[in-house]
Amino acid sequence: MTDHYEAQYLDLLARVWETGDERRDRTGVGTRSLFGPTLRFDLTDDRVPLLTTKRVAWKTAAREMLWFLTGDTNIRSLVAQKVHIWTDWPLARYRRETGEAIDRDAFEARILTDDEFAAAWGDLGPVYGKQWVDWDTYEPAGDGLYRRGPGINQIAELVRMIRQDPGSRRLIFTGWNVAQLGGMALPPCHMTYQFHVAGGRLSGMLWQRSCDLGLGFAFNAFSAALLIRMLAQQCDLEAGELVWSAGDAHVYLNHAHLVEQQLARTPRGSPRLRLNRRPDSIFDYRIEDFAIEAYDPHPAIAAPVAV
Ligand SMILES: Nc1nc(=O)c2c([nH]1)NC[C@@H]1CN(c3ccc(C(=O)N[C@@H](CCC(=O)O)C(=O)O)cc3)CN21
Ligand SMILES: O=c1ccn([C@H]2C[C@H](O)[C@@H](COP(=O)(O)O)O2)c(=O)[nH]1
Repeated sequence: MTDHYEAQYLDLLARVWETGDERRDRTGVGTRSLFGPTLRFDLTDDRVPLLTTKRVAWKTAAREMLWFLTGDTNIRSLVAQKVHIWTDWPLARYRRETGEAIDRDAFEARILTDDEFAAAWGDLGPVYGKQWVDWDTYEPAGDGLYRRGPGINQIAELVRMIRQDPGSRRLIFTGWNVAQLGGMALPPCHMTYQFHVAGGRLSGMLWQRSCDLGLGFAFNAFSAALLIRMLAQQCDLEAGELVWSAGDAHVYLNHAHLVEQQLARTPRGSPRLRLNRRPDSIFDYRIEDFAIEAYDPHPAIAAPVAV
């Protein structure tokens, strides 16, 4: 293997495929699984951990990240931007609860055109965005009663803390709101982020409890790097490193072709992520603010997503 940044990922993919514990999983598809890997990616000089052994739809991942930051949990605004990666879960719920065999395109069309339908069937519950920028609080209202308090914006708080107290060991946000897991379409996978400032550089660690190495990883690593870059820019820091750690890192059994093809390819080039503008706040980024240069990946590889 070369010393290309992607070699770590390919080594992990091979290791999981060759030595992972084969088991049935929640989706019924089956996986091979390994516990607790850590990968590190250099983010200096605009480096970004975009996979090159398949083309990654990085704008889709970036749009998803911007959607998280708005606090929105309904797929409607994603679908309006032609982002389809979250559609399968509301679609499965709709089919299950109504017995109607609607196809995916028709479901998305209804989400876009019918306000009531979108409100009833497009929401994923209190997933990432809700927890990141509007974590529910409750305050005593006398007689043992509680009323809703103001929501906590963990991201705004994080920016404030990085600026005011960069040496803090509490630069953390999390989507793992135990009391609300039951209402979520899926409990958060990329669940906890911690940050560290040293030598004018902001590094970030992502703890991902569960990782689909064939599909999710490419998105999760890119998005985490993007978030670190945005936070660094807002805090007048450079970006340092992304440390990615997973709990259950797995490959789905129906991704054999993807593993075989990616391992047969040689990583190439060193793409760069440019931020074209410095928005007024972490919540004001737009998709046009991001550009990827020098990205010359191998062709995309289609793979089914386990629902
Ligand atoms: N099994 C599973 N894997 C995941 O990665 C995953 C979930 N479930 N559930 C929630 C979200 C949704 N995510 C997804 C879902 C689909 C793709 C996907 O199909 N990606 C394709 C096409 C992307 C596109 O161009 O739209 C890919 O080739 O990367 C990626 C991430 C990540 N998460
Ligand atoms: O950002 C994400 C979101 C989801 N995944 C994957 C990891 C698993 O394969 C499924 C979630 O299933 P659980 O049974 O809840 O673990 O989705 C991902 O890799 N990245």
